[in-house]
Amino acid sequence: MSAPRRFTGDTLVIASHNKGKVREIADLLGPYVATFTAAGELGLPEPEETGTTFIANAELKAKAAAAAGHVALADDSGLVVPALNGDPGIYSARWAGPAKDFAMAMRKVEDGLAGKADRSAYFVCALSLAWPDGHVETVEGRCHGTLVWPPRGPHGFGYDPMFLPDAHELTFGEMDPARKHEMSHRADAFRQLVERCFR
Ligand SMILES: O=P(O)(O)OP(=O)(O)OP(=O)(O)OC[C@H]1O[C@@H](n2cnc3c(O)ncnc32)[C@H](O)[C@@H]1O
Ligand SMILES: [Mg+2]
Repeated sequence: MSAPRRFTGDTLVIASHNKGKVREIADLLGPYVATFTAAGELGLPEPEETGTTFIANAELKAKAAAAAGHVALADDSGLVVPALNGDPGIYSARWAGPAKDFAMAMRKVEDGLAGKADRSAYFVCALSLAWPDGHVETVEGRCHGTLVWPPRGPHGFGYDPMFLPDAHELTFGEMDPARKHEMSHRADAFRQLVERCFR
């Protein structure tokens, strides 16, 4: 296996159009990168997510943004529910529809769980760092928990209000962002990426 490539520039493009994610990525990488620009601010389009895995979609989004000339970081993430055969999984954003209605998406998850004993779930986050020459470095992080109903808490984004991480009493929606960053799937992936590319 070849040695990982390190990030040596000072500007990083965050190849995401999700404000919640962009905020979390900037928090998590803040100590290592001088300047961030979000793909939306550069007018980069949102590529179609045609991959069948989190990793494939993270790589496709990072490569599409890096082709514009700067090192780019993409995140493909989602909520995997074993009792729903892994749904919504890579379709987590699509379950909320064009209006990004996560109250509706969470209800759809809850409806699917009706009568099922297994309420376990985990979040996955694949992070891919791509260079304009096509090189990519990719990692994947996870966070395990259970799903609660009704959803609780004003913080975070997406499915956070119904996700209770293992061994905790507050949902991601109830936790301060700093607490979520101690245990989230995104934090797990970032620990690996920082080790590979940013230290
Ligand atoms: O593709 P980009 O532009 O980055 O933005 P997106 O929102 O479409 O992102 P994804 O395709 O990766 O879809 C992931 C969805 O999974 C959900 N998700 C991911 N991480 C989450 C987290 O930390 N908390 C709650 N929901 C999360 C959230 O609803 C996201 O919209
Ligand atoms: Mg997306």
